[in-house]
Amino acid sequence: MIDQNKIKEGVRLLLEGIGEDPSREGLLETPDRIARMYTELFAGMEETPSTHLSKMFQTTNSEMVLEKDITFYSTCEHHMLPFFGKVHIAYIPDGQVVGLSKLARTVEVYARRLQLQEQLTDQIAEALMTCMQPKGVLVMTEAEHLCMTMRGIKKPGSKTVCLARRGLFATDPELEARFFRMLERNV
Ligand SMILES: Nc1nc2c(ncn2[C@@H]2O[C@H](COP(=O)(O)OP(=O)(O)OP(=O)(O)O)[C@@H](O)[C@H]2O)c(=O)[nH]1
Ligand SMILES: [Zn+2]
Repeated sequence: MIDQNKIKEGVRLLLEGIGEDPSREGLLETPDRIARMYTELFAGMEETPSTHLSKMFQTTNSEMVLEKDITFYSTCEHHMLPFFGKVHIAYIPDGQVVGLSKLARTVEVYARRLQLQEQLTDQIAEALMTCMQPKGVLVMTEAEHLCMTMRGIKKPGSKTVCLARRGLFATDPELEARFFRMLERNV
């Protein structure tokens, strides 16, 4: 459970730490706002993907399904700064498919936590494999990390790309190549 009182207490300490006065007018409501914001940004900690992936629809189509350009915002666990970008999800159905929105909902469950991009990518793939039992899953994430751009090494525009391959996508290079062709062709 998210403890809003602890967050507020922590934010007051942070403000004091940077030499601010938490009791000045402009900052009075800031701890409360941040507590509400963190409750939203970390809502995924209280969710599981199976809630969204339990309803399936039967299909005779056994071709790859690609849901591309799913926007996500997550928070890096090292600096607690945002990283954000796109997720592309492909899977090969084994007689059943999920509602398209449920793929994006699965992304949200894992993005709304403190994360590493590699782990986020893996967790989405793993959840889809476990809950949907398709023949294969490929998840690709492309993201910009504010900890790389607004601080530290300061490299604006740099992107991190991660992949997670499961089932047929891990064993069939032709299938993986088809994923990249479908992605590039804006199909
Ligand atoms: N692998 C991985 N690294 C990440 C991710 N987000 C941030 N990082 C990196 O985490 C590392 C933390 O390195 P540290 O040396 O412990 O911390 P730091 O001194 O703040 O590092 P700098 O960013 O180099 O200033 C940095 O290299 C970040 O670029 C992520 O999603 N995946
Ligand atoms: Zn970071």
